Amino acid sequence: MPRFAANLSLLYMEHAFADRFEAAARDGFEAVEILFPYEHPAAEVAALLQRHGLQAVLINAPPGDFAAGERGLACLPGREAEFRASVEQALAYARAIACPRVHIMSGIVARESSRSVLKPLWLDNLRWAAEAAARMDLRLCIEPINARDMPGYFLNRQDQALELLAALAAPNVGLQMDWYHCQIVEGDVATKLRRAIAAGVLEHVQLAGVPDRQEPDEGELRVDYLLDLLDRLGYAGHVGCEYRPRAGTSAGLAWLQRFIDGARQ
Ligand SMILES: O=C(O)[C@@H](O)C(=O)CO
Ligand SMILES: [Mg+2]
Repeated sequence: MPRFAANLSLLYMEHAFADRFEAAARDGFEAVEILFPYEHPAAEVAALLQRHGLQAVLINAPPGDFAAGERGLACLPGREAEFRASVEQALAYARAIACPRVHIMSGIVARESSRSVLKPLWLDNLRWAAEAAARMDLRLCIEPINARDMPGYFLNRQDQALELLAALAAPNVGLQMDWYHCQIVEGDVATKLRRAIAAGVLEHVQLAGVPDRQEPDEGELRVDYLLDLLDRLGYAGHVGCEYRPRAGTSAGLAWLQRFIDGARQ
């Protein structure tokens, strides 16, 4: 069975930030993701990870002005210097907490912007980021995100991501495939998963129930089928549990327990 990571920015929100690590470890997680950890000093997070025997497997680079609605800088014209600074901050943080990969968000784009203008900018920025990450032995990923949750986001579809990754051709940049977004935008998730693996770009997986982004034990997505398929396709990475629990994180983990128990047998 795949290895699971608790997303500490959505799970365990009933606990203070520092207490989420212990709660995740108590529930059997060995890995975590944190969306934007920057308000917490990296040394503190590294100590929490070590104390609770957890590995950080994913953080996001700072997204720009989050409160003002920004969700990444990679395709925002005129923001190249800020983009580079955000990547440098993320890489240093990832290094400090021994996290191997960083999600680089593309950004919300103006309705009138043309993809033919934004794509070269995105490629230039990602090329720079990939080289900076490679120098630190780190990896990057990009994630198609649905426009219901994030209107105007530059990258929505799996095929767009595969095309961008092929154009970029950077061996340390891959796809963060979030089944929740994939199902909302386009469906046919298993085929998209097979394509990503065949293209050699699957870097990280995330899941949630659809349509409500809650536990994946109800709704329109069969995660048990998809998790089994991941195994059959030889995926060795992590699956991030990135959902908003219906009523208490631990109380809602019955769906996961059988996978964790199965992996221990
Ligand atoms: O799916 C998501 O929302 C996250 O993985 C993310 O990085 C953007 O918020
Ligand atoms: Mg996600």
